[in-house]
Order: sequence, then structure tokens, then C-alpha cells
Amino acid sequence: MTLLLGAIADDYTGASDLANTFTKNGLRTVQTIGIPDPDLPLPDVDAVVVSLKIRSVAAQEAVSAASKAEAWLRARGAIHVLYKICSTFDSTDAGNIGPVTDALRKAAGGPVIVTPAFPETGRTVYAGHLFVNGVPLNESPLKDHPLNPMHDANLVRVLARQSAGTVGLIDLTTVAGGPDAVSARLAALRETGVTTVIADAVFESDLETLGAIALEAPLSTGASGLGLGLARALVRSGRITQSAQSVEDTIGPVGGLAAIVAGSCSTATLRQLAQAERSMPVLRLDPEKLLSGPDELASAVSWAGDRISAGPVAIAASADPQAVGRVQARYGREASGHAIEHATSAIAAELVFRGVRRLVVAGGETSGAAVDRLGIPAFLIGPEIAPGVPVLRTVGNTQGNMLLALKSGNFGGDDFFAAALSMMH
Ligand SMILES: Nc1ncnc2c1ncn2[C@@H]1O[C@H](COP(=O)(O)OP(=O)(O)O)[C@@H](O)[C@H]1O
Ligand SMILES: O=C(O)[C@@H](O)C(=O)COP(=O)(O)O
Repeated sequence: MTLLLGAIADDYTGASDLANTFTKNGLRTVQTIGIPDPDLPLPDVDAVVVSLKIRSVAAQEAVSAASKAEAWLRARGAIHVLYKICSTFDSTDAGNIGPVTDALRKAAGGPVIVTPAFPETGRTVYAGHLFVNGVPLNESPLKDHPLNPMHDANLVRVLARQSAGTVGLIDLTTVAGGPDAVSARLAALRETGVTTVIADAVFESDLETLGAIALEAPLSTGASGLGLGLARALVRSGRITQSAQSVEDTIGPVGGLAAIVAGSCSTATLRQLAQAERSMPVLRLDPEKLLSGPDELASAVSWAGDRISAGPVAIAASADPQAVGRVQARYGREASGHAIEHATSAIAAELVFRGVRRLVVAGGETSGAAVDRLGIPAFLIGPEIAPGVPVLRTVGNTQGNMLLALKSGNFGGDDFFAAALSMMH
């Protein structure tokens, strides 16, 4: 397999978001789960997004996994590698955006452009500060994230705390000045020893400028907005010779039963579950019971078994910040997160065992755990359900063709679940 653009995503929902962006912008793209087995039958593509589950692991583990993925992508011809992070910069002072970018930039030089801007979903960066739907990051729902609550909107500061290098800023005026202005600013920052730059971006045109400059370097770090800029720059460069196949042709119906499993506690997911309750059976798991033994899991599977042949069902661990806080106070943040991911992934696997072939999973970590448990090695990218969330078709899994949607916690409108199921046949 040869490719032009490589990406390493720090979680699986983020990977499907980026793969969707690449596809929409003209690149034939496949999403792999980790480094694929050499025997896995993958189509010819322009871009591969290697999905890792490294957003919330120890920094050294993240660096090691990302470095191996980068070596694999470069060995297959990637002229540029994008380290795909969350558009809400999900991380802690221990990492992992800084440590992974530092490790990958060692071979790549710098300064490396970093921007989580993704205007289509309301993520903009101005004066180095991240806004989520017009609200500073630290005032947005991300302040209550169960694993990485974000308390500082100043990304230069946030990245500096988790980076061994020196972090600078390319401001919006410079970006609006176009590629030459950005290049000149990068050269000036390089002279002063800056290794990594947060780049402002408010409009897609800003990301086109940044993508064009980033593509001239071996590495960048960002969300789907930067992915859009890179993809468009690559298409403009004339190096993409075949048009991306119509996404509807890529997938096709799979039949089977349908279900939703949710572990995301994001505001958007909570609203979507409330809306789903009006049209389908929704089981709210009791996290305390989930954490204290196998009974809650078994009764969830039996609840679904009684209903699922009549139509889609949803099973959710999701809870509001107060309830999440109570669980975390009792069991610890990481321990409760992992235990609930374990439970939701076990439920997803049981549902698939009972005939579910169309599965929507809400939550990044939740999706990672479920996809790993199902042993899915790769996905083809189908039509977009909502910005950042495509229909995915499995490749190389033992259960036969399945359709999945991996929904990032904060993505999708209130009717997302019904919209997703209506596109997955
Ligand atoms: N009721 C709950 N109490 C505490 N933690 C929970 C609860 N429900 C889910 N979680 C955990 O919260 C985390 C949500 O993260 P994730 O799946 O990445 O969602 P998002 O995409 O919204 O960030 C997971 O680790 C999940 O297991
Ligand atoms: O960039 C984004 O916002 C998404 O692609 C993403 O990574 C979201 O992560 P989760 O909300 O944890 O799914």
C-alpha cells in the first residue's frame, strides 16, 4: 500500500471525524484501528488514518504508539503526517498533545503548526484562545469533561505546560495575510527557538492557508479543520489522480439488528439521549451497580434481548456532571471511566453476538473500547450523518460486514441517533 497523507488519531471517534473530512475533500481514505496487519485487504487510498486510543493514557505509552504509527505511515510513502487531536484540545498538563508532538517533531524539525480549529463544528482559535460555539473553552461544557476537564482557554499556555519545547503563536492577522505571511512568521519564530506554534483560525480559508504551509513540512498537529486544509492543498497540488468514490457506493446495506450504546457524558449526548427516549426504548444503566458486579451488565443484555427484534434500542451509562462527580468521588476518575468503558463495550459485544450489525456508539473512549472488543481492524468511510460523524463500514472483522457510527461526545444535533439509524440500512 502507498499513500500520500498519513494521520495518527488519538481516539477512534476523532479518527472517523478526520477520515470523513479527508473523504469530503477529495481524498480516498481508510481508517485503520492501530497499524493494520499486512494481510488485511485494504483498498488503494490517498490517506490512511491510523486510530489509536492514546488520549488518556500515560504520555510514554502515547509517544511509543504514535511513533510506531508514524514510522509505518512514512514507510508507506506519507509525505505528511497529521497528529489528529480533539477540536476541544482534550488533554491534561501531563499530555498527551505536547509529548506526542514533541516526539514526532524531533525527526521533523519545526516549528510544528498546531491548531484544533474546526469552524464547521464551532471550534475557533483567536489570539491563541479556543472558543467552542463562541464560548471560551474553560466556560464551555468541556469544563466538566469526565476524563480531562478543560480549565484554560489559552492554548499557548496549555501546550507549554505539557511540552518540552517552546510554544509560540501565529495570530489571525498573519494567517489572514496568506501562506507567505505564515511562512515568514514561522521562519522568524524558528530563529527565536520556538518549536511549536498554536495557529489562530476562524474561517475555513484560514485553515486552507495553514494546510498549504503545513503540507510543505513533514508534521502538523490539529483537528479536522487542519485536515480540511491539508486535503484541499493536496488536491490543489495535482497529486491526487483519482477522484474519491461516491461514498454511498462504498458501503451498501448490511441488514441485521440496530442498537445504540452511549458512554459519553457530554451535553450534546445527554440531549440526544433525551430526544431518543421519545422514539425508542432507552435503558439508563446504574453506574454504581455497574461498578459493583456483573448483575447490571447481565440485566442490560437481557433487557435488550426482549426488545431488540422489534426495533432499535439504546443503552446508556451517560450521566450529568453531578452524577459523574459522585461516581468519581467514590471510585476514582480513571478507575470509574475504565470500568464503565469495560461494561459498555461488553454490552456492545453481547448485542453484536445477538445479531446487531448496525451500531451507533457515543463517546470517544467508549467507542475505542467497543471497537477493540469487537476486534474490528479497519473502516471504509460512508456518508456523513452530521459534521464530524460518518457512517463507517467494517473491513476484515469476523462478524461480517457491519455499519457503525462513532459519535464524538460533543457532535451531532438533538436528533442525531434517529438520523444515524435512518442512514444505516
Ligand atoms: N455515569 C458515569 N459516571 C462516571 N463516568 C462515566 C459515566 N458514564 C460514562 N462514564 C465515562 O466517561 C467517559 C466519557 O468519555 P468518552 O467516551 O470519551 O465521551 P466523550 O466523547 O463525550 O468525551 C468514559 O470513560 C466513560 O466510561
Ligand atoms: O475533534 C473532535 O472534536 C473530534 O474528532 C474528537 O476527537 C472528539 O473526541 P470525543 O468527544 O472524546 O469523542
